[in-house]
Amino acid sequence: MSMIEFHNVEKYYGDFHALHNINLTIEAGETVVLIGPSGSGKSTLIRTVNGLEEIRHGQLIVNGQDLANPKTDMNRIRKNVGMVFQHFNLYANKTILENIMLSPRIVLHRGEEENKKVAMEMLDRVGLADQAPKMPSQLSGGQQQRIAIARSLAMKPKCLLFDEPTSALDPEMIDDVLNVMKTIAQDSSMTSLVVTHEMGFAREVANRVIFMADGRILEDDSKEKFFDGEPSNERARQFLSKIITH
Ligand SMILES: Nc1ncnc2c1ncn2[C@@H]1O[C@H](COP(=O)(O)OP(=O)(O)OP(=O)(O)O)[C@@H](O)[C@H]1O
Repeated sequence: MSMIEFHNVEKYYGDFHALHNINLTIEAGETVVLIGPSGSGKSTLIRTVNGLEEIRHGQLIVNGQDLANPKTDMNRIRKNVGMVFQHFNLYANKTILENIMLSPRIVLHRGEEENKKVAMEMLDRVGLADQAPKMPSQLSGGQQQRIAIARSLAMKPKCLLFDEPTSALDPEMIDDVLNVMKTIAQDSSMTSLVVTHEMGFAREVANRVIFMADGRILEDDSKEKFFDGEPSNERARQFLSKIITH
């Protein structure tokens, strides 16, 4: 079964047509990177996958459930589909450990002992187990983003959505976050859909690269074809030549 299937999906913000006839299938375990110019609809597309944005037409099936069906349990979708945002949104008045334990306790009713064990495992996975007792303000932006990733992982999702997770970070912090994301991409049990301008990341770990412009998917290639061959679409070629030379 595919993890995510878009069939002829259309999305509007009022009268504004934000996504045009999106057809896209992402298999379980794949890492797919979404790129394109500002305003092309990348965030909108990934936000539809966990129901943060509603679609108007078409069918969107995530983990076997149809999001356009009003009977679909969105909480069940969100348990399986985590999201990491540009801004980390940690609770400032709770410790790092508490930040990670909160959702599994409330949403999954995970017992305290198990919850703490999983939280510490995930902190270890992002290289920050020693920071568990600290408050978010005591950590750098890059560390806070790794905590936000650990928090998503603690829910044990099947799929993770990343919406420009490094674009609010100082340059020297970006690599640590990308390295954590690479380990997730290499985990064959996790499906990742990543909006990023980090082409090194895409080149190294993406299974596929999707190029969007004006709310449309114009190119959907293996990373080999996208970076080493040539995208078929002229706008994708132009975009690629700009980001590679800058
Ligand atoms: N809540 C909203 N209401 C109205 N229009 C919106 C809303 N959110 C996004 N848009 C519009 O939809 C289009 C796509 O926006 P989106 O944020 O998905 O693009 P993006 O490719 O992620 O851009 P960026 O790289 O700048 O984040 C843009 O024209 C944007 O102005």
